[in-house]
Amino acid sequence: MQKKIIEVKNLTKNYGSVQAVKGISFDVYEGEIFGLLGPNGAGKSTTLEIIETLKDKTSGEVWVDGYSLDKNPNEIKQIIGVQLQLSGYYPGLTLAELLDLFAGLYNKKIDKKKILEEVKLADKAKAKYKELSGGQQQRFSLATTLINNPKIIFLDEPTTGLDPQARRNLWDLIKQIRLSGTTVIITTHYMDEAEELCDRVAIIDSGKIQSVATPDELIDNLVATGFERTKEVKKATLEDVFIHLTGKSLRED
Ligand SMILES: Nc1ncnc2c1ncn2[C@@H]1O[C@H](COP(=O)(O)OP(=O)(O)OP(=O)(O)O)[C@@H](O)[C@H]1O
Repeated sequence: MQKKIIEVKNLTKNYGSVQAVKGISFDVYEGEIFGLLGPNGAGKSTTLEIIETLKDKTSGEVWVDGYSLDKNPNEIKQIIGVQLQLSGYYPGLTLAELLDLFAGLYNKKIDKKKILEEVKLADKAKAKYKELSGGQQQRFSLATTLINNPKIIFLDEPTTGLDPQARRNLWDLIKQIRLSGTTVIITTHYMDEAEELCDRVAIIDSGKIQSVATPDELIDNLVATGFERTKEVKKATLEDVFIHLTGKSLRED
C-alpha cells in the first residue's frame, strides 16, 4: 500500500461571496507526480497555495506527511519546495546571488553548483536572472524549489509560454527530480503534459473535483461510455512535425 503524503478532506475556500474551492478531497501518494488539471479559474492555484501554507482555507482539513495544516504549518514549510516568484523582484542579481539569498531565507547551506547542474544551468551561475531565456528562467524557478531539499515540490503551470523543446526539457527534469524520490504536484491545463508526466490526475472544474485517476483509467472510462472521436486520429501532429524539423535540443544555450 502506498503511503499518503498529502491528504485533503472537504477543502473549501471563499473569496468574499465567490466560492473558489467547493469541498474537494484527494490524496497524493509518496513519490508520484500528481496533476491538478482544470480550466482557468477552476481553483487549482488556490488549492496549491493552501497546501503550501501560503493562503488560509475557509474550511476542511489538510495533512502533509502526517502534519496538520492547522497545527503544524511550520513543520510543513520545512519539507516542501515552492517556486519562488522571481520576476520583477531581483532581476539584476546573478543566479548564484539569488540562490545565496534564498538559502538564507531557508537558513540552509546549499551546494549551488549541484543545484544549478540539476537544472542544466551550471554555466549560468554568473548570469543575471533577467538575461535568461524563458526556458532558462523556468528551469531556475524549478531549481529554487530544490533549495530546501524537500520531500514534496509544488509546480504551478511550469511550462506556460515555453517552446516545444523547452517544455520537453522541463518534463525530463521534473521526471528526474521524481526519480530521486521527491513527490511532485503540478497544475496544468495542457492535457499532453498531464498524459506525459502525471501518474495520477485530479480534474477540477468550478472548484469541484470531477474525477481522480491515472490518465489511462480516465481515457478507458470515457471509451467505456461509448465515446468515439468524430475524426480519425492523425498519425502525427503539427508538434511532431515541428520537433522533427527543428530537433529536440534546446536553442537557448
Ligand atoms: N485573491 C483573490 N481574490 C478574489 N478572488 C480570487 C482570488 N484569487 C483567485 N480568485 C478567484 O478564485 C477562482 C479560482 O482561482 P484560481 O487562481 O485558484 O484558479 P486556477 O484554476 O488556478 O486558474 P488559472 O488556470 O487561471 O490560474 C477564480 O474565480 C478567481 O477569480
